[in-house]
Amino acid sequence: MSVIGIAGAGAFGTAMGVVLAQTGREVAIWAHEETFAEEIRQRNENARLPGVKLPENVAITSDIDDIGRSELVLLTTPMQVLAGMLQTHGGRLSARAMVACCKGVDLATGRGPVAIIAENCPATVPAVLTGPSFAADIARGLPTALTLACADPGVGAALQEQLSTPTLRLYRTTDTVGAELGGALKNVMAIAAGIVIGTGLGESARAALITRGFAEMQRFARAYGAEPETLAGLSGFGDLVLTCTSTQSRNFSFGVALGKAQYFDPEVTVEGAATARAVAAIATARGIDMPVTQSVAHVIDGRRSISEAVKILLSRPLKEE
Ligand SMILES: NC(=O)C1=CN([C@@H]2O[C@H](COP(=O)(O)OP(=O)(O)OC[C@H]3O[C@@H](n4cnc5c(N)ncnc54)[C@H](O)[C@@H]3O)[C@@H](O)[C@H]2O)C=CC1
Ligand SMILES: O=C(CO)COP(=O)(O)O
Repeated sequence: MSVIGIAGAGAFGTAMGVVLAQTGREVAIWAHEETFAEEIRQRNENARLPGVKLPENVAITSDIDDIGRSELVLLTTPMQVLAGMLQTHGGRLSARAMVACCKGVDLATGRGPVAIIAENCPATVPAVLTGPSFAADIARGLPTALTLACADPGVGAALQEQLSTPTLRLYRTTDTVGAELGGALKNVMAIAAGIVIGTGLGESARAALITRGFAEMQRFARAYGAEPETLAGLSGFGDLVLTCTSTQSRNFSFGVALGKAQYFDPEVTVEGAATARAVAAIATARGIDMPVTQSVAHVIDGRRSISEAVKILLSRPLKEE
């Protein structure tokens, strides 16, 4: 069995490496900087996932060729660097399947990970792994359920088998559009939910925000041909609930900091920020009603204060649910 390749040495890539290695498989995690790879090797731990020691069968490399012949590669970089990474290194990866674990919409092109994989690595089968799962929970072996989406049902079933473990339970779908949009959009709603809590608007307001945010997610996904069941599943509703209610979430925490007008470390990965901008621009261009997303984009870009955004949301015309 070939080595499972993981491209992107952050918290999620490391957590997936650890849990897959625990089933006895060989794993190689690629970091884009040798200094970072060396630091992980020295400490046998990734600073992005503190407290988790790496098993012996997890190799850390900064040489892309070390995962070049892997039949299966997980893409675990942040969304906004995925296209650049595959443009640079995609030609050296001969994987039969590539599984995108990043959540978001590419700001430069408005595309999701499946389209980016298809453009840069046309010989591979693209898939998506997404759903409610904090890297720390996966790495600690806590029970986690995710959606594995692949348009090719045969490859999807094989990936489901390969990537499921005793603690990581994968459900399968062929709806890659719904899976990737659910994961992308829930991060925008998590920022909004954080703002609601940070500004002290209360738990009832958060529940209203999550519900109306979910309606908005469904509307956007439907415009792209996604199946409603996918949005109602782990990759949409499931991840929305987790991310909008947990202080472990970076998107939620970023929103809380915005709401409290507090400093937030710019080094922390907050996928919902760029995705809010990307989705807001698409929604405007296509005439899709996305008031929460538009508000988040406006607030992040400093074009509207939080109080202005809230006032506008609350003064929208009354309508049927
Ligand atoms: N951390 C989590 O709990 C989960 C994360 N994800 C998704 O996984 C993706 C990655 O997130 P994390 O691992 O948490 O991020 P992270 O912030 O822990 O790590 C990001 C890593 O990306 C690497 N990187 C940065 N620029 C790069 C480039 N140009 N080329 C290659 N690698 C580069 C850095 O070395 C860094 O270690 C995100 O889209 C996130 O939404 C999905 C589920 C859970
Ligand atoms: O995607 C996640 C949980 O499913 C992680 O959320 P954050 O990126 O907000 O930490």
